[in-house]
Amino acid sequence: MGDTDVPAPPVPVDNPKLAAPGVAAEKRRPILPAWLKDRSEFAVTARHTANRLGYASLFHGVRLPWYATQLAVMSPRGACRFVASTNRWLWDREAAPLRDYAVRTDDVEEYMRLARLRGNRVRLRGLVTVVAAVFGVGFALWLYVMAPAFLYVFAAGGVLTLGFFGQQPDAPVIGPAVMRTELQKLTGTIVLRALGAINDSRINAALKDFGNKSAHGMGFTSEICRDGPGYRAELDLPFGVTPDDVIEKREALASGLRRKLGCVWPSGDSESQDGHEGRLILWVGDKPMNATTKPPWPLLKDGQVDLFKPVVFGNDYRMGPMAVTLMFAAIVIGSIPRMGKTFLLRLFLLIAALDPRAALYAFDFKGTGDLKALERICHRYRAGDEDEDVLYVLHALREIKEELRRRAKVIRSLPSSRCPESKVTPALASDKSLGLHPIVVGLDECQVPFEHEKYGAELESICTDITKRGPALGIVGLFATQRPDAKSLPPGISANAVLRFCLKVMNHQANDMVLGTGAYKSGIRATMFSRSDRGICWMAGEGDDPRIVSSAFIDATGAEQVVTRARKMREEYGNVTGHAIGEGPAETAGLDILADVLKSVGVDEKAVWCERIASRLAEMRPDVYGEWKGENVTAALKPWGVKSGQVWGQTDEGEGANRRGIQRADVAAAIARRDADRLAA
Ligand SMILES: Nc1ncnc2c1ncn2[C@@H]1O[C@H](COP(=O)(O)OP(=O)(O)OP(=O)(O)O)[C@@H](O)[C@H]1O
Repeated sequence: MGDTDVPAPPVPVDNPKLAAPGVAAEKRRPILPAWLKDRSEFAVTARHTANRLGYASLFHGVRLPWYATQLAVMSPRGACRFVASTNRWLWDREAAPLRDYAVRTDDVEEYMRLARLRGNRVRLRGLVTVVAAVFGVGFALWLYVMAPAFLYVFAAGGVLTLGFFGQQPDAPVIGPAVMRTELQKLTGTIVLRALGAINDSRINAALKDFGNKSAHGMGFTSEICRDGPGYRAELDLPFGVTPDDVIEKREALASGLRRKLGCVWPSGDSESQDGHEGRLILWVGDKPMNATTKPPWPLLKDGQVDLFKPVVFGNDYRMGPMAVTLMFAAIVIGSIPRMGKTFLLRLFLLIAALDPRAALYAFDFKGTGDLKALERICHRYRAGDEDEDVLYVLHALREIKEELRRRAKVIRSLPSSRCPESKVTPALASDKSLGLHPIVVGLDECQVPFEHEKYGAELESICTDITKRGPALGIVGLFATQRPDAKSLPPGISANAVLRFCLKVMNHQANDMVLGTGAYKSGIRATMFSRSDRGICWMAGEGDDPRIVSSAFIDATGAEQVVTRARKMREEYGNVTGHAIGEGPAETAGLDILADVLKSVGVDEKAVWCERIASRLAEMRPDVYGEWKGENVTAALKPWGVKSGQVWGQTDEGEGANRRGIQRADVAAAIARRDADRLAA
């Protein structure tokens, strides 16, 4: 062994004088319970109590005659018990064993003391009994003479009371109205048992020596407490173990806790200041999330929305409110059919509807009219998956494409004092003269347009543009699909979406397509939801960590109710446009007519008749130019300064003729002028 191989002496790493960082965080426990501080929670609790009282009154009310009959039948036994117990009391029978004992042990003194005591008691009790009997009989006679009806009431009361005492103790006549199943209280032992059940070698090693926290790091950090409709336990996992290691084995954990999977919600601690990567928060609900009653959606009956601020759209597993900020986001929603995708998309559109500035584009390619409630306030709306429906949407999205270009130009032209981050701000969105109001575009079953053989590619490219540039320009794209694969959710959209909502999916590919690559591996798994977990989804993109949310359930009637309010707000604000007042998108919206005309004229052609251009355009884009004649070409080019004149040419039959046409050079010059103007802007 050479000199260099001599191991270095150990370096002391723990300096006893090293200053402690001090208290990292203090948690104050609430003085008043949450339901006393929050109006809606108070209302929910009060309603719940009133509901229970009402139910119990009704339950017992209808059974009153039967209760009375049973008690009457039991009254003789009650009377016997009453006489027997009064007799025991009167003759001081309860002390008889003591007197017996004194006799058996020849304890004369004690016996005499007890006998005196008995004599006094019997005298007093006898007096009480005689007085009570005299008064009772006297009162009954008085009633008999003065108010005989009351005598029956008292007699009935007496019979029922005797019946009450005559009941069998194990079979009371009046039972509970609600049968309750008592849940087991969550204790430290149960939590540790469950952690042992997930079979992690590091956890198991720590459990063997649980009291020695400094050796393995594992231990509870605060007492187990009630938190909403469940229990919350906080603990540090052994060194090197993360909450993800536990989340991955949630089913085994639930088995160890002896609870249903939907009750067991392990998570990391991203909120508290003293949290770290080894801290586990285990929340165990009394009921599975899908069976817990959700608080009503706060915006159902009241309230306006500012899309730039977080808006409550559901609840976490503790039934606490969960909010989402729709502005500056492109959103994807994915799941297998019938899990609540459309309802969630509609909920987001309803939120947007309650911001009177926003323009809504709602497209339902399932065609069942799920978004119909919104029709009254939509700028563009369509339901159906026929070619003509897809074409309508194409025209509407071309408008958006043009709008993206216009907005980019407006934002570029604004001074940085008004637009410091080169994106739409709440103040800019409210300035009607700039036209930078929020635009929210929702496509349900978006795989239908993207897979359309004729228009699919163009629709996909516009939607990708909305996803990439829309958020900064105040345009929010919402894409919902029941088939999250590369064709239904093009990579340009799935990779760039800001907010992601994944209800139940069947495999990890679909999971990662919606929630982002690597989500499944890091334990963000929408495959764990069951078929009855409707409306429950993983939400990624809002806050640091993905969260599980049970979205508010707003049915068609609720949606109508919200839209009625939204329409009123919009009328007051002056934002009822487009489809809501019977107008559709222009067929040429978002098209570059100059470029299309130039494309239709060969480079070797100096001038071409307008009618020829019309037929060539119709071939190029039948959906837009299919019906065009020569005069449409003239009219469309006029605003660009391209004038038609007489052009000499040959008909298809080879005859020479003079007809209206345009010069190729004029079109090229118009394009050059336009592009220069755009650059200068
Ligand atoms: N937030 C929710 N809470 C509870 N139940 C819900 C919720 N959202 C939807 N549901 C229920 O789930 C059912 C299916 O919802 P929805 O039509 O939105 O599913 P979908 O995923 O869009 O289905 P498809 O793919 O067939 O269009 C609804 O009829 C509704 O009863």
